[in-house]
Amino acid sequence: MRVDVVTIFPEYLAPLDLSLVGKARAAGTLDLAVHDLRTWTSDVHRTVDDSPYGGGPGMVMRPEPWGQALDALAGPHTRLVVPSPVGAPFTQATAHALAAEQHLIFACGRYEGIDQRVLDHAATRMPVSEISLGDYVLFGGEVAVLVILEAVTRLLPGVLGNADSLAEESHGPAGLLEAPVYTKPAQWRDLSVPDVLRSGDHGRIARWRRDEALLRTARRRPDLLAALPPEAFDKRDRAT
Ligand SMILES: COC(=O)c1cc2cc(CO)sc2[nH]1
Repeated sequence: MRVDVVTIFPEYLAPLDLSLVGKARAAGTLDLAVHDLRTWTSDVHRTVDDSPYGGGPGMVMRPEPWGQALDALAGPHTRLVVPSPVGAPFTQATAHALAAEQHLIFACGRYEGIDQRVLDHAATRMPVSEISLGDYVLFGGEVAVLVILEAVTRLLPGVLGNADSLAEESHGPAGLLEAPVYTKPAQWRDLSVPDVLRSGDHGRIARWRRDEALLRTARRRPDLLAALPPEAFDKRDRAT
């Protein structure tokens, strides 16, 4: 997958060189480039913002640099992703959909946002997704891009050492929160590990984990339960 990120703060995206995303880039699974929007300015001050039509506080990002950036970077299989407080909620399903794309361009807004005509014009030549991480405000889109890119990259083939972890994780295929996890020592302070997990009985362990996942989801995220198919509550053993 090819990813281009356009921002006026390229250094904000430096964490993408670390850890899994860094490994994915090194493995060639993810071909990532970060661009400074000012590359596409032509005035001596490299201006990217101006005062808002209609008045109001702050500044708006000018359309010309964005238009030239997208002219330079977009191709026949590009989806434009714009993190935004007015976007559609980002979910694991969104992450899977983005992971299936050939080419993503992330546009990082700053100030009061990007001139709307940038998105409207882009939509005439490529799919555009405005994505919100939640109902809160950030200074810009860069942090949201780090979150979205991590969620997408870990779904790319070969990135996760053990693909099984995708099956049982929260918001995974089962649609549940994952069960609690434990490791050595068996006794820690006055707390012990549930006996079933040390029983070696894999059928019992799988049932315990599914039951714990259901209980946890019911207690913390009953909204997720409503979306589950009836078989999710089936007490019979699964072919695990
Ligand atoms: C000028 O501000 C932005 O471009 C901006 C992008 C995003 C994404 C958020 C989380 O959904 S809050 C926010 N603000």
